[in-house]
Amino acid sequence: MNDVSEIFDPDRWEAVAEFDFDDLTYHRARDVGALRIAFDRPAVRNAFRPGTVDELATALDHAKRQSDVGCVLLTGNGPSEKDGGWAFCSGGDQSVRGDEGYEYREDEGGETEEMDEAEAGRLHILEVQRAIRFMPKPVVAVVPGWAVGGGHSLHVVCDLTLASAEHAKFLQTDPDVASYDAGFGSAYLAKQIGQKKAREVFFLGKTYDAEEAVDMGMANEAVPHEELEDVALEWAETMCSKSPMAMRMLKYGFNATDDGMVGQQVFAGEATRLGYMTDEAKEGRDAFLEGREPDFDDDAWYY
Ligand SMILES: CC(C)(COP(=O)(O)OP(=O)(O)OC[C@H]1O[C@@H](n2cnc3c(N)ncnc32)[C@H](O)[C@@H]1OP(=O)(O)O)[C@@H](O)C(=O)NCCC(=O)NCCSC(=O)CCC(=O)c1ccccc1C(=O)O
Repeated sequence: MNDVSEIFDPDRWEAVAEFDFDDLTYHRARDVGALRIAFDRPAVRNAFRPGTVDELATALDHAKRQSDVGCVLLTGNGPSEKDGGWAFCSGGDQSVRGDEGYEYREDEGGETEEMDEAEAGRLHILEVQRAIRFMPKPVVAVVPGWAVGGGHSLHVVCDLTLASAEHAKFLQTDPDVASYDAGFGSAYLAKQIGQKKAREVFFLGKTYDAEEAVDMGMANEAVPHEELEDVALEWAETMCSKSPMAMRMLKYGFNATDDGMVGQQVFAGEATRLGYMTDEAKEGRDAFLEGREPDFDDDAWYY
């Protein structure tokens, strides 16, 4: 096995050199405008601890800023050397959960005297959810195994989900460990699969395989495990071939209906960006700077 993941093809990717993460790997495709961010804690089914979440936020912010990148793949490396198990992500690492949230350990810049008390117990995976939600390009959850708890919520918030036919398993354990993602993880899931089914996911805590997840409408496709990353890259290539403006406007348009005023703000911000590129907007700016009345006579009232 290569040192990243058994189904990772090292010929198609190169590491993003600026970062040396502990809990993630981060690669850029050699011939597609795609980035691959992967949880890299297979021994604990890719559970996230506070440092993992910080790294994920850093990688996603970097991904957002790459203007030649049109797609982000979020996945989990594997299998576990302990028992061969595969995971996308099993949610918050319960072994570092304190009374107020997930705690940094000493070896990941953990709680020290200098640390702000308010930073000690973290639930900041929700910031990562928002980074995915507002990412101006599609994010694909590439699920090679378990997607559980907060890991399940991450796949829900991604734009598309591609699942390993053999190993992907979808499970919500939040209420078993007295946690509750009452935002995208549940309410947005209900938009995807319907209220009754979403309540079943949380209230009964059944495990669903890839085919069931596709049938329910929370995953897009199940493909053979060995082909998972190749298909993910094919999807990325397809999406990268499309108009960046159209993809961005579509993503924010899909979001807007569920995101209230923030959804409107994000969509309107993109509309303003496009508006600023028109002659009409330039005339408004130039007139102000030149201390004259704007002349919009040549600008049509489009209908
Ligand atoms: C994932 C399982 C179903 C896999 O089962 P199985 O294949 O039988 O493997 P195991 O033998 O159980 O596990 C192997 C190994 O991994 C360890 N492990 C697995 N998951 C975790 C975990 N989440 N934390 C810590 N360690 C984990 C396990 O202990 C084993 O270790 P050994 O040393 O080898 O024994 C199953 O493992 C399972 O059910 N895992 C727990 C899933 C879970 O409950 N996750 C937490 C849900 S709550 C959550 O994710 C936070 C929610 C959240 O994100 C959130 C919500 C709302 C507001 C804010 C937040 C936030 O920011 O956190």
